[in-house]
Amino acid sequence: MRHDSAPARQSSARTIAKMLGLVDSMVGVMLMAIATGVLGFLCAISIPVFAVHGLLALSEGADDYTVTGVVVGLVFFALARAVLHYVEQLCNHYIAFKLLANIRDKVFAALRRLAPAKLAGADRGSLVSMITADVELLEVFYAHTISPVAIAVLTSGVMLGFFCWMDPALAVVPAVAYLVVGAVVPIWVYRSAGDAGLRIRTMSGALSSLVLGGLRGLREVRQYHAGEAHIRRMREASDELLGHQRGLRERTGVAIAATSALILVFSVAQLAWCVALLGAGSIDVGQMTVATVALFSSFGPVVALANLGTTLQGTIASGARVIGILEEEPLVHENVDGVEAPFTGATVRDVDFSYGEEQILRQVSADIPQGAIVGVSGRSGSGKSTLCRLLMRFWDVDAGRIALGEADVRDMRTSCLRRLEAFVEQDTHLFHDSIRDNLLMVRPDATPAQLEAACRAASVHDFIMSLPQGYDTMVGELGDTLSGGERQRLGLARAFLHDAPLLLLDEPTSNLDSLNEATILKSLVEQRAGRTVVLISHRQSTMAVADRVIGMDNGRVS
Ligand SMILES: Nc1ncnc2c1ncn2[C@@H]1O[C@H](COP(=O)(O)OP(=O)(O)OP(=O)(O)O)[C@@H](O)[C@H]1O
Repeated sequence: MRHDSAPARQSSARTIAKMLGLVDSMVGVMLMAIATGVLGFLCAISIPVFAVHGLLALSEGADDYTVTGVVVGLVFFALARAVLHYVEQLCNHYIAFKLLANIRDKVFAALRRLAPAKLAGADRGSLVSMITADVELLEVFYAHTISPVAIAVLTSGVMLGFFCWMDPALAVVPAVAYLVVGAVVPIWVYRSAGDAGLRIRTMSGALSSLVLGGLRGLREVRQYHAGEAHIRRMREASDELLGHQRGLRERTGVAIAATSALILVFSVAQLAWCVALLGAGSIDVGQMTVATVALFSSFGPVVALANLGTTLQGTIASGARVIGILEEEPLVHENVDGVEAPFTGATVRDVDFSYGEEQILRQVSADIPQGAIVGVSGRSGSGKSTLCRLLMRFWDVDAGRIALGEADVRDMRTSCLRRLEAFVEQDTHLFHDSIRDNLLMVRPDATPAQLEAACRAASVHDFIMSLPQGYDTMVGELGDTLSGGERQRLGLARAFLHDAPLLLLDEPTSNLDSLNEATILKSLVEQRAGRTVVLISHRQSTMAVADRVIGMDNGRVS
């Protein structure tokens, strides 16, 4: 799955539109954030403007102004500013974190939908980076982008109205100033940053992959003295990432400096323009002072936008990756309203199948009668595991038909299919949890007696009881505190506990000694009354329990 290419496919505008679409149910809170933000900024601007205006009025001896009145007014604006700013931040962060939780939920649902066909061969590090860092970065968009843009536009609009109300000529410099600081600078920074944000997101995904790969392959790295080379690759990747991050930060620095300089230039320009208007007799000293102070103190909302130019790059890149995965079409669509049927045997008829271009199965047919143990043998790569994956409907066949009883697996409800089949693959994944929970995940309501029976059948009960905490022993994070044979037996115990009528076992005894192999084969034979088994194995001793053996050769049944 190539989710890294998603950003390239999606335009920034489309990504922003899609990200906005995720706000849907929180429009009310967002409007609240915008309203309190605008009022808060207007209160902040009012403090110096009212102070100057009040002082001028007091110095001129205006009747309707008193020192107490001016002070009370200033305190009111200050308190209102504090409360409004608090409410605005509260609303923005409520939206952001609520949305992040929803988005994470959607991403996990998308991954469940895509697995396993679309995730086979996916870059795990990139996925981890997307689930964690990319989703996290969307907080910037939801908490610090949407409402600040609306607040800046509305506040600047109100201020321009205020300048026009005093005298239309006083609004000329502010109009240009707001446009330059709030739009021209951020767009310039955004454009000049190019695809740096996207590259940083992609590189951080690649670095995560490298670290994860190193952790997973720690043994190989140590064994072949590849540590130095691996560290060098990590350092190179990390230096490259740092270089791009530094570049982006430098641009942010330039943007901040340019913004501060422009604010001073426009304030001085407003003062000079006001002096000219004063000289021409079109405004008085009071208007001149208030107009200059009002412009100087009203840049807050647009300054918030000036910094967006650099952060927005990374945010949109992250948004594109997240939306890319949410929109990725699964290879196999879950069937939620298909037929439910009891298991009465399986048939494979004239099946063709390829992973992408490479054809793996050609005209494969096989019968798996109820209650039989059907062996599948053949050279490595001949398509034995693929046949099991098709029986599970992890992928759909290109041609032909696979049926359980009379029902085509494509027409069956996926939940029913999962209930009827259990698949033990060559590598058993154990979660960072206790052995008990690792087993009960397939049947949470199993009784202790059922759990023990499954473990005995898989010849792993005695081993578990020999551990200091028995079934409550925690499995190491990568599962490598257990031997290959122990993991394999735990995988079998899981499948036995699942108690599906069709058991697909891919090399179930490859890591076992003959004693454990014998116990497991005995269990399979003992349970055959209620169970049908497809047994892939290279071992003659394992194949001996099969009622019939299907030979596979180069994608065909031989
Ligand atoms: N997800 C995949 N994407 C692309 N090719 C795949 C995928 N899974 C398997 N293959 C390829 O399909 C072919 C058949 O693989 P399969 O695992 O079915 O063989 P097998 O007979 O079970 O082999 P073994 O005995 O070594 O387990 C192999 O060439 C393998 O490289």
